[in-house]
Amino acid sequence: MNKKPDFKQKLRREMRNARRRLTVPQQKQNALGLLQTIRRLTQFRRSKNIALYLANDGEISPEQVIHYCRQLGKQCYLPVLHPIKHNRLWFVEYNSDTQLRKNIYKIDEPPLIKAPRRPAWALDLVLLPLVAFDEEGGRLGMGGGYYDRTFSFKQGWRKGRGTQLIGLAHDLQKVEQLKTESWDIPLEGVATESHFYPARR
Ligand SMILES: Nc1nc2c(c(=O)[nH]1)N(C=O)[C@@H](CNc1ccc(C(=O)N[C@@H](CCC(=O)O)C(=O)O)cc1)CN2
Ligand SMILES: Nc1ncnc2c1ncn2[C@@H]1O[C@H](COP(=O)(O)OP(=O)(O)OP(=O)(O)O)[C@@H](O)[C@H]1O
Repeated sequence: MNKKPDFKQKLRREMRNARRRLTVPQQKQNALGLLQTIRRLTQFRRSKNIALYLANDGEISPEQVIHYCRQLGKQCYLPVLHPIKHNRLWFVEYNSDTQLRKNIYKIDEPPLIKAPRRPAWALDLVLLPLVAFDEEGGRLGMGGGYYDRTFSFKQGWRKGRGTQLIGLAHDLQKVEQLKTESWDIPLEGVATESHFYPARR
């Protein structure tokens, strides 16, 4: 096995360190800025069923967006690691009374038992975490391929069709250009605390 970290691993480590170094006030400010970016998007306004995530490891927090969704009567979902299917996600309803517990990565998730789920293709919008992104809509994730596998059905679909996928990140996670892999799922764009970068496809 090749133990030398490749370019992707090195970039992952650097970016994860950089976002973890953000202070609590910076994180709060970015989460508020993110809400301002998101609320303007047509894809957000017309969506009823929206998947988000709970911030981990310095990720930009969609918490403000979740509160806003609840005010507007939009239904939120969280990703849950599929108990059997390798590296796939399930999406479970997330309401103010949802109990959470930690998954194998120590990320909070709702329990699967009796929880109302929604198939990935029936979500209107997915706001997904990422480690690094470029202005073309390229995304580098944590490396598990969870989102890539779960949304592989979108390969080859025209922009704007079906479940809309938008990456969320701090501006500091933007890089010059990422190499796209054949399995990478196409994003509509990336939203940060200050910008929306529509994918140029
Ligand atoms: N907040 C959040 N939730 C999410 C994701 C995410 O990136 N962020 N995921 C997006 O896919 C899925 C979980 N995927 C993850 C993949 C790897 C690691 C991780 O920390 N890996 C460790 C190695 C852990 C091990 O193998 O024991 C590491 O790289 O340090 C975390 C989550 C679903 N939920
Ligand atoms: N649709 C797919 N079918 C089978 N394997 C896949 C698929 N998508 C990705 N993979 C595999 O998953 C692994 C991780 O992929 P990659 O490093 O691109 O993940 P990532 O996009 O960083 O992570 P994530 O999607 O979890 O945020 C790769 O080894 C890749 O071969």
